[in-house]
Amino acid sequence: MSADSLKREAAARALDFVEPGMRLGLGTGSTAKHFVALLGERVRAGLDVVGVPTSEATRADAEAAGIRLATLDEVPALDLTVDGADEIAPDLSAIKGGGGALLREKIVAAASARMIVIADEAKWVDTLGRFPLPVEVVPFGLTPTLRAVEAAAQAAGCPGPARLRRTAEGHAFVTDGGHFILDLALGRIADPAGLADRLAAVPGVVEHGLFIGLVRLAVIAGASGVRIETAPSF
Ligand SMILES: O=C[C@H](O)[C@H](O)[C@H](O)COP(=O)(O)O
Repeated sequence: MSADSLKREAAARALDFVEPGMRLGLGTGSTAKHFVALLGERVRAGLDVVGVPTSEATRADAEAAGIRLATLDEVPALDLTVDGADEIAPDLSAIKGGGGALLREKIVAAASARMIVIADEAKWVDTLGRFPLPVEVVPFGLTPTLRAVEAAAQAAGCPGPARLRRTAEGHAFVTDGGHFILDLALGRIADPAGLADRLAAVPGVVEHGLFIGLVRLAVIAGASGVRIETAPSF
């Protein structure tokens, strides 16, 4: 089965957690895109929910699917967010931001009573860090911020180079919030919480892609089927 089919299976299973009247955070990326499409089918069949998209791309997909949308200012407390991930570990800590949407994704997740991550088996890892960690930074002072981000990783025991993310055309990638992304190649993050604290303390860092204590349930689709992994308080 292709990775894309597995992503769709995970997305389909996550629909079981959606109830009428829910206020939903809608994630970003190729897996979340399946969820939005499948949710749209339910909405067109009569399900009443309201969604808050985590990116302009998801906003466009959700609008096309016929899902009623709101902003977080209109609906500040959400029932459930369903989103993808770049890596997820057994304690349900995760790396997100491969698509550059980590800032809005984290704001929406933090405003949600529960967050479900949907992923194919390849995203399930023993230890986070093989996927380069996205760090969203303001363009002003990029070089000292990049150096400080590398120093923060070194101090957290996982040194690695930070690279400015670029588009295929070679321009700096710009997020929906007008920021840049540094991708931090660490290999193995032994202490995600310690690294998160150090990155958050760097002036110029807007947000990082470590999601710690936010994910309550993961739907993981593999060749042998779909399984549910839960955090203690789901
Ligand atoms: O910024 C993007 C998001 O964090 C995505 O949810 C993440 O990169 C996973 O994307 P995909 O489902 O395409 O692998």
